[in-house]
Amino acid sequence: MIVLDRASLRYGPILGLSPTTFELPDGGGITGLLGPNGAGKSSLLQLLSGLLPPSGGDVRVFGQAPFRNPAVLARLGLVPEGDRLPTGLRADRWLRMMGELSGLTGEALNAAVAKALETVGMADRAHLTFTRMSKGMRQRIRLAQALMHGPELLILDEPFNGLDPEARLTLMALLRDLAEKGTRILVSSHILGEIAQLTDRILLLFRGRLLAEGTVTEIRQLLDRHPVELRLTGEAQVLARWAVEQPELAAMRMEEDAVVISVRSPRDILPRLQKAAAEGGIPLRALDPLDLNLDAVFQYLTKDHA
Ligand SMILES: Nc1ncnc2c1ncn2[C@@H]1O[C@H](COP(=O)(O)OP(=O)(O)OP(=O)(O)O)[C@@H](O)[C@H]1O
Repeated sequence: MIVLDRASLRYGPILGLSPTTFELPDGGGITGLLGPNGAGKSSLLQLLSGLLPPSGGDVRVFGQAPFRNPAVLARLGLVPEGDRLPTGLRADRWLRMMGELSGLTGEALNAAVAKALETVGMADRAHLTFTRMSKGMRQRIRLAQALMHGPELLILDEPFNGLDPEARLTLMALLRDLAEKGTRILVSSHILGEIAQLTDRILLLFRGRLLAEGTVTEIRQLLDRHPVELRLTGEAQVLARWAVEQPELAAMRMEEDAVVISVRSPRDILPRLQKAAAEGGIPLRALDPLDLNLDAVFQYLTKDHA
């Protein structure tokens, strides 16, 4: 379905993606694209979704070059990074506008909007304006937009950024469901724990280079040896009491309305943390991995793989 042959991307003198070669087969399933900020994830996803042409090498999606190619674009859906939406607009009206832009009209448009809203579980709230929606709801509407034309390939750039734990779990369940029904999904993240909850297949990018391709097991083992820092924002005292009971805790420091914990085995503690927060067991408002630390882990990985 996707073939990259020494594909690279330059922004003037800056190399966004070094010559990269890999293949993703046809059929459903989720592949995670993992790497810290600036690793080249967005660059790779922009090449695949036809937003930019490669500076060198070859990119093929469904057997064709995707750049400005309607035949390819009709078969893929993109949820770009960020949360940019026309704030005062109703979600259903925005979806209709987007559908019209992609050539849908009349009954086909009505049906596509209704089906996409139902898929993301937002049919009863689509009359709300974006201002009145939570970030998680907006993200689901953005996903609905990407799904409206029934894409075989769905590309999401850092879709979990800034979502609360419950919204994160909802979005993950949606993606798993779509993949099981046959959609091929490529999702980027800078958090291994997120990717590991979704799939076992990852592409690991660092400083514009594809470092590894395969299962998460090897990467997990390396990460487990290196503590990862997480900032838990909410009622700091209560969060700290929860954190000290966790066997993975390596260090902790308090901030005004947050606690920063350093944990080993993030793959073990993250699902427990998300579940506790989703069930109201802990007063968690936000969960942020601290990139500085992740960057150190990636540097460690690059040394190992050099
Ligand atoms: N439009 C641009 N102009 C110049 N340099 C860019 C541009 N976009 C990305 N870069 C550079 O290319 C490199 C790869 O960036 P890219 O956005 O692909 O990484 P990323 O892994 O998606 O990170 P992030 O999550 O921070 O977006 C970085 O050095 C970045 O500064």
